[in-house]
Amino acid sequence: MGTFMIVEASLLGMNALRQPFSYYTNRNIRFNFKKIESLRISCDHSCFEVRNLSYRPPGTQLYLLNEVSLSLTKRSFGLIFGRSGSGKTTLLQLIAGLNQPTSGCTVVQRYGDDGLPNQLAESLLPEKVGIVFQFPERYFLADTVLEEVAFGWPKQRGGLQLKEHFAANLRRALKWVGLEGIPFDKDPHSLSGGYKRRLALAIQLVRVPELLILDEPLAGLDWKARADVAKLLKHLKRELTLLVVSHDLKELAFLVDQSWRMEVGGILKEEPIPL
Ligand SMILES: Nc1ncnc2c1ncn2[C@@H]1O[C@H](COP(=O)(O)OP(=O)(O)OP(=O)(O)O)[C@@H](O)[C@H]1O
Repeated sequence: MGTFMIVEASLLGMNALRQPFSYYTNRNIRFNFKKIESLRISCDHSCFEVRNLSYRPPGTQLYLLNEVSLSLTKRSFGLIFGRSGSGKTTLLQLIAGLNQPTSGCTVVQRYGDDGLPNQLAESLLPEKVGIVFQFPERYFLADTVLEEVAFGWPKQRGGLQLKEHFAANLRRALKWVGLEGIPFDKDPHSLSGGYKRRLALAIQLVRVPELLILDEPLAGLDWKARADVAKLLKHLKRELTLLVVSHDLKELAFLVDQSWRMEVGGILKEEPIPL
């Protein structure tokens, strides 16, 4: 109840509608879904499927991704590893809808118990995907934890119902990342490295994404914070599907259900983690 009241007061009191970069990109850039062929990330009997994704930056002749496909079961943890510059981040951005593929697509496909598709695939909408960039704390803009988490929520539109919905999601997101005890008026920049990462996760979790994408979630953290964040990801895996790019293979190995190597030239191959 206390959380809800603080959120309410804050939302009603905010004049400016300040949004993070990811909010605008998520809203304004949409996949151009075309023919569906073979990448899938599953949920119960539903699957997220990305199929034969290729990407050539506009105005260039170079393909950064070549016919990339992968499949990940719901509430599991997928890890993509590979050399720097091979195209991992480019792939994550396409799946999150922050860029448009040159060809291929990402969809949700439902399957029956017999393993066969039981209806037509649906486009995976960008609003169903959360993405936490590398070093997300560098993009914190607000003066308080609450304002940082509230970025991206339509404060000028919607009535009490929307605000109640937001407050409930906020409570759940903060609980999921272990930040429920933190003062909402705390400056996000004053948090420890590990807690900043937790906050970055909470910002995405408020929207309750079906798929959460993380780019190098342990990068730049000390050993304790790395262990804490890895443990947190294990907890989150019970709630949603995680697709992670990382070089920290040993520290994340205990979480990984499926893994892929991205080879130079943007070619993705399913492969066990090389430990
Ligand atoms: N718009 C663009 N135009 C041309 N080349 C680009 C563009 N965007 C990215 N690249 C290049 O594409 C390649 C893949 O970049 P990307 O960031 O996806 O690699 P990565 O595997 O995530 O690397 P790292 O592990 O270092 O983060 C790089 O060589 C990068 O310089």
